[in-house]
Amino acid sequence: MKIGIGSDHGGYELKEEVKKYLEENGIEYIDYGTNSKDSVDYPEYGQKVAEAVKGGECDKGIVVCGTGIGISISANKVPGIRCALCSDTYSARMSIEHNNANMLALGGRVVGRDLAIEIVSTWLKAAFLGGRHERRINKISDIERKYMI
Ligand SMILES: O=C(CO)[C@H](O)[C@H](O)COP(=O)(O)O
Repeated sequence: MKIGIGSDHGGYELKEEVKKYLEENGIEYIDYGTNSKDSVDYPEYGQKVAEAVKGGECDKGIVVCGTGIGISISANKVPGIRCALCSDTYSARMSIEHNNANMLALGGRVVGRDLAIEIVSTWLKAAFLGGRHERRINKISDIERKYMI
């Protein structure tokens, strides 16, 4: 399992904490930046990680900006990406069990380090339940196809 990880400046510190957690747990990752707290634009990092997941370079993605909102919206513009913005462990688990999310977004200015790590850990351990949820995910793909040029 390889995780793509990225953030803007607002998520940089939390991204570094998530990287430490992944390292401590022997989980491989690729860091797509940013590499400092200098101001950058979150769509670039949401797109980079989403394209790495979409292209198969990474199995899943974790992105962080100040709120997690802008970077999740950006990632979700890439067809096939289901990026879930989570601030609690229940949503993190459900985003996999029901929505088969392939990316997780966190708000670096919203959740503290310990909660964020619990969210990441819960999200990585969860498994998609399939069944009726598969049908609904297929309907999300149908929406994407309708608007493809
Ligand atoms: O949360 C975000 C997007 O949803 C960004 O991290 C935030 O907008 C950056 O703000 P600023 O440039 O004021 O640091």
